[in-house]
Amino acid sequence: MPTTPSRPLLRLSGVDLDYGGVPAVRSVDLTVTGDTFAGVVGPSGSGKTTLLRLLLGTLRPTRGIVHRAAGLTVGYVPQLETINWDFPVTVRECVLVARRQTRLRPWPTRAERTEVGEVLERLGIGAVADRRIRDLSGGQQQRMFLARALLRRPSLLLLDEPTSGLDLATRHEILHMLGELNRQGVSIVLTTHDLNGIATHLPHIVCLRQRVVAEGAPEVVIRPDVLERTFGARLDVLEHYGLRVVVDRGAGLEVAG
Ligand SMILES: Nc1ncnc2c1ncn2[C@@H]1O[C@H](COP(=O)(O)OP(=O)(O)OP(=O)(O)O)[C@@H](O)[C@H]1O
Repeated sequence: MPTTPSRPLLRLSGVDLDYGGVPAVRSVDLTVTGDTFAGVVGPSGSGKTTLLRLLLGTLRPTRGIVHRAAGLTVGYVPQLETINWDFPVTVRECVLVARRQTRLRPWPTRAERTEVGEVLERLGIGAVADRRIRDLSGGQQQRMFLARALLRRPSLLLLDEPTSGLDLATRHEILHMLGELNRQGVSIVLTTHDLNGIATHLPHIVCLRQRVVAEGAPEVVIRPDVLERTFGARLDVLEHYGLRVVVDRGAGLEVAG
């Protein structure tokens, strides 16, 4: 779908979500536009995955409204921990299945194979295309799911903790790749526990603790008072070459001086 950057793709208005009567998210107002590149942060159980699934449309709000732009295509990259890696399938097969979800013919066409090959190359995993998915590194697994999501040509990409369990260099590569996709016109919302490695590098952060505690640029929300209301813990914030750095003194991370 062609998008203009500021065009609203999704809007949540007064959204509550309960699981069996137990509240998971409350009174959420949130707008995703064509140029959004946002990270949702918050403690475990604060409703981040639930919020993504409301945006994806696999959960319907208990109360409130989700407005969705007509023809919106959403790609979803799940948390790697939720995948059954024992499934004996290669990277190419796994990505082809995603490409073919809406097709009638049981076999892939040459064009589909070419397209899958191209997207695997583009994401730097062409060389492991015929490897079993369980034999990939965490970074390669993440790219494979990104490839599956991109084949739907989404205008919005949702990623659940795309960098968890990855080393520093791979985290940066994934973040860089997502930044590039965003510049190409894909709107992105991700969840993360990594405040310093990911969240502070994004243009927009949503702090969630059942409710949206605050949202905005890192300089607006990465502040001790907002972080305390979000995480329920005292966190310090330092300025380092123009970037905000969150310091958890409770975890024994002391800063010299
Ligand atoms: N299918 C479900 N049935 C019942 N309760 C659920 C279900 N999924 C999530 N919950 C509960 O809803 C709350 C929010 O869960 P959610 O997974 O959205 O949090 P999260 O912020 O993504 O957590 P984490 O950072 O640990 O992944 C939690 O209390 C969780 O136990």
